[in-house]
Amino acid sequence: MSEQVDVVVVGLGPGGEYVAGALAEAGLDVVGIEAELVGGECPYWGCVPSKMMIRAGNLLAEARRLSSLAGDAEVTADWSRVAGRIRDEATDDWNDQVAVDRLAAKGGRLVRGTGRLTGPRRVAVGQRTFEARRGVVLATGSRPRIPPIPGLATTPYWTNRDAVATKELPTSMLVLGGGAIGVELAQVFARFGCAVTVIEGQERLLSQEEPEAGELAAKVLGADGVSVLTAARVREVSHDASGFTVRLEGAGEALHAERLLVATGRRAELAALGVDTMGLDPAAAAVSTDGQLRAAPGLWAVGDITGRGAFTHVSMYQAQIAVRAILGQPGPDADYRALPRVTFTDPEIAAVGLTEQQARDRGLRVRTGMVPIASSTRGWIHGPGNDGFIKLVEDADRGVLIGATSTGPAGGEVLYGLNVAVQAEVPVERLRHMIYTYPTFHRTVEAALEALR
Ligand SMILES: Cc1cc2nc3c(=O)[nH]c(=O)nc-3n(C[C@H](O)[C@H](O)[C@H](O)COP(=O)(O)OP(=O)(O)OC[C@H]3O[C@@H](n4cnc5c(N)ncnc54)[C@H](O)[C@@H]3O)c2cc1C
Ligand SMILES: NC(=O)c1ccc[n+]([C@@H]2O[C@H](COP(=O)([O-])OP(=O)(O)OC[C@H]3O[C@@H](n4cnc5c(N)ncnc54)[C@H](O)[C@@H]3O)[C@@H](O)[C@H]2O)c1
Repeated sequence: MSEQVDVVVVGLGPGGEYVAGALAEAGLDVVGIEAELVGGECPYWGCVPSKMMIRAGNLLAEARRLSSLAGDAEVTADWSRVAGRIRDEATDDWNDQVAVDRLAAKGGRLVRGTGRLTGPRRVAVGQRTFEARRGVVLATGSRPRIPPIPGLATTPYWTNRDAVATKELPTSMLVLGGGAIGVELAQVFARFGCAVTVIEGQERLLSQEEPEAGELAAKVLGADGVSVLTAARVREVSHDASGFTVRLEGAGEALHAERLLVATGRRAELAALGVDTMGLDPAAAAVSTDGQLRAAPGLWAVGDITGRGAFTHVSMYQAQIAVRAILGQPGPDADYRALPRVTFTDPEIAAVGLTEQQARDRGLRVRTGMVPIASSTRGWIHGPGNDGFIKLVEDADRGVLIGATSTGPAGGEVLYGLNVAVQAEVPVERLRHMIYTYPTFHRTVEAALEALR
């Protein structure tokens, strides 16, 4: 016998939890199925604890910058404060009762277990089957992508989960992958005294961003004592009592460290989700949806599983659209032109919209302007730690910004104005003739607009 409900949400990360809670508050009978912790990757092993680690690492770095500006301080790093805060404040020691209660208070029902589609509007979990009158929402997120490197699979390598949960700071760590996770965690561990080497397969760190962003990341990681290897191909990984050994293609010595963190991207796992029962490809990298997040009749998908950017803000944005669609309320389609992202290194490396190369690849006539933060009054006043730049990408034919990179001490915050400009297609001529507060970091935007060529 199947149980009749209005909506089943499979996976209660940021996207799924929002959908389940909002639909329950709207009066629908909603069942949310969660295999691990309500809240998903972001609060327990992702954004929140990693940003707590970063906050701590940044404090150490700021204290070490004191001497030329303000006096002397003796700084002794203590990882136990970070580990303690992650346990006590971020994750309740990986207990999701607060989130479970939050969903219940909105009227949602939680079923623990692994959900699987068994046909249109039908989901099985354990011995139970639910039939959802309005439909099913897939919000199962993503898992680390582990590359098929000989030897790797049988070693006790770390993923983000181990790095976030560790109580002990390793003395040395190899980081495979120089994307967002790799560079953020490399900098934190290095600032606490761990000897870190980042091994990146592409020519630059943060290879999906502007080349200047990757070069900046390498420069600031280097200043923190991190060794950065780019265009590196790993041939083999092994592990013994002394730690990990990584052998690279070509000449050179093997790399050795106590820990190996694998941060080589994430992927949705569709095969076990039963998407084939809905006519979708179980081998695909993501579930494709229409602008209202509909993947098939009676089936919606939100979050990392859609492959539109593995960010909490994307999953929440999509969740709002899916909720409207399921409630039959009109609203605009998802629009990813101004997709913002921030890598929370120090300096923060933030971007919105297209990179210069992406714009050129689309055949657009492009103008760019780039100005270092240090050349602004505020950057100069800031002194140590003022690395960064603003780079703008203009569609010269339309006279609007279609992409921007904002790096610097508050790069992620400065991005907001550029995010609005790209989203709202504010004419560059208008941006040139507005007042920028003195002396802010964001005044560098005005100089970058002047530099557009
Ligand atoms: C280290 C790290 C740092 C990050 N930092 C940031 C950041 O600063 N900013 C940002 O925007 N993003 C960040 N992210 C990305 C962010 O965490 C994800 O984009 C976000 O969590 C995705 O949300 P989601 O709703 O797609 O699902 P997820 O958070 O992935 O949750 C999916 C849930 O579904 C459950 N599930 C899976 N399969 C099933 C099933 N079959 N049945 C039942 N339940 C199932 C899982 O247990 C999980 O709880 C970070 C990620 C990592 C790893
Ligand atoms: N601040 C944030 O918003 C934030 C922080 C962390 C993670 N995230 C999200 O989580 C996702 C996953 O993070 P990630 O850093 O694992 O992925 P990523 O896709 O950002 O970066 C992975 C990196 O690993 C490299 N790589 C892949 N295979 C390799 C190999 N065999 N050898 C060497 N290098 C290899 C890639 O070239 C790439 O640079 C990100 O895409 C992002 O969406 C966001």
